[in-house]
Amino acid sequence: MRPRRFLPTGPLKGRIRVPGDKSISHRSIMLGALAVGETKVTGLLEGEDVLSTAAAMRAMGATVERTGEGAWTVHGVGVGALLQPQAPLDMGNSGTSTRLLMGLVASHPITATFIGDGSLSKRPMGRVIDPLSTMGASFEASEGGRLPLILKGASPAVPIRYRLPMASAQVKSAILLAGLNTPGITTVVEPVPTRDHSERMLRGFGADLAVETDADGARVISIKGEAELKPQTIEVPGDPSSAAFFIVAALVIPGSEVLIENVGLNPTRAGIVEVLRQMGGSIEEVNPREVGGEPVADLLVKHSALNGVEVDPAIVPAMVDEFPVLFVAAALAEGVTTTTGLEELRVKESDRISVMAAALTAAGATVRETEDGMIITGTGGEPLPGTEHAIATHLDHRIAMSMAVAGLASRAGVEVDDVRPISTSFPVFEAMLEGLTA
Ligand SMILES: O=C(O)C1=C[C@@H](OP(=O)(O)O)[C@@H](O)[C@H](O)C1
Ligand SMILES: C=C(OP(=O)(O)O)C(=O)O
Repeated sequence: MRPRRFLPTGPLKGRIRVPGDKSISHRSIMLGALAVGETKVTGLLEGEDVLSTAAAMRAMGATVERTGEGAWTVHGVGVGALLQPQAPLDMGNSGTSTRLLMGLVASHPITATFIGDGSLSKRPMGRVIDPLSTMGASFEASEGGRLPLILKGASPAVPIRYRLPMASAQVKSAILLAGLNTPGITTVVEPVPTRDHSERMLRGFGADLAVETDADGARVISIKGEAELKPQTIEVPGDPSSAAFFIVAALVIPGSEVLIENVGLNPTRAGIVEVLRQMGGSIEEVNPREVGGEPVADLLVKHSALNGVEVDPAIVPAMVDEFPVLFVAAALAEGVTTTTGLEELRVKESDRISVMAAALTAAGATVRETEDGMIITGTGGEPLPGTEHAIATHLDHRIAMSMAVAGLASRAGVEVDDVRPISTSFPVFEAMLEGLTA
C-alpha cells in the first residue's frame, strides 16, 4: 500500500492534456487484434487496465507493440483466428477487459481462464455469462458467477437477440464482440443508451452493424457475424472520466483557471459536464472538433460558486464513473444535491455509494446514503474539515482520485490509504496535479 495525504492547495493554474480514453483504448487493441494487418494507435492510455487487455490479446496471438509514448501498433490475427492462451488471462483490476474479452472468447474454439485482483474477483460476471451461455459458450465460474472462471468458447456460436437487463456498455459490447464470429445476426436491445464506442469503432473497422430505434424508444443494435475487419489508424481522444477530477478541482478551489486539452465529449459520456454546468460551474468548450470519430474540445474551467441540484437519473449512464467526484463537488456546493438511480455504482471496483459516503463523512461532509444514491448537503464553498485517519479506497482508483480532490479543498488535508490503484486508469494523475499547483 502507498498511503498519501492530499493537502489543501492554492489556485490550480495552467493547461493539461489528460491521457487517452480508457474505453476507446481497450477497444482499439481488441479490434486491432481481430483485423488482419497493422492497426496504428496514438494517444493510447498506458494505464494498467489497458495493459491487461494488451497482454491478453498477445496471449491469444496478436502482436501488440509500443513504438513511442502512447503510440502502439497491433498486428491482428483475423476474426475467428484467436489462439488458445497457454496461461490464465490476468485481468488485474479491469472489468472492461474481463467482460469484453469474455465476449471475444465465447465465439472462438478456445478455452480461457480469467483471473483478477481482489476487487475484480468480487464483481458480478453473471451479467455476461447469461447471454454468452445462450450463444453456446460454457462456463465454470466461482461462487456467484465471479472470477476466477474458465470459459470454453462455442464454434459455431448461436446468434441471439438480447435485451439488456441493466444499463451496461460492457455487457452490450461483450455480446456484439461475440457476434463478430457468430454466423447470422446478433442483436442487442438497449432500453437505456450507454456509451457507444463499440458501435462507432466496429463500424470504423468495417463490421456490418446497424442501429435502429424501436417503438418503445429502445436502441436496437445488430451485427452481422463472420465479419472481416480492416486495420485502422486511430487517434484516441482524451478521457472525460480522467478530466472530471481536474474539472471539479478547478471549480471548487478559489482562483483556479485550468485549460484541459483534447477532452472527448461523446454525448454518451459527457453527463458530468452538463450536471456541473447546471450547478453553476463555468466550463467553456474551446476549439470543438472531431478526433478519431468522436467529438472533442478543450475545456476552460474557472472556479465557480456551485449550487446543489437534483440529478436526473436519466443522465446516469452518461456519467456513471464520474459520480464519486460529483459527490465531492456537491459536498462543497451551496444547498442539497440529490442523486438516484445509481444501483450500478455498487458493482464497480468498490461499492462507490457506500465507500464514498464513508469517505466523505470521515472528511467532515454531510451526506446520507440511500438505496440507490446519495443526498449531500454542501458547505456552501467552505473547505471540508479533512480527515484524521486514512480513508479506505478498496482498490478503487476513482475513490482515491475523488478523495484527493476533496483533500485539495479541505482544511487539514485528506489521507487516502493507497494511491497505487490510480495507475489503472490515470498513471500521471499525481504528476499533473503537481504541475497545476506548483
Ligand atoms: O464499456 C466500457 O468501456 C465501460 C463501461 C462502464 O461499465 P458498465 O458497462 O459496467 O456500466 C464503465 O463503468 C467502465 O469504466 C467502462
Ligand atoms: C468501472 C470502471 O472500470 P472497469 O469496469 O473497467 O473496471 C472505472 O474505470 O471506473
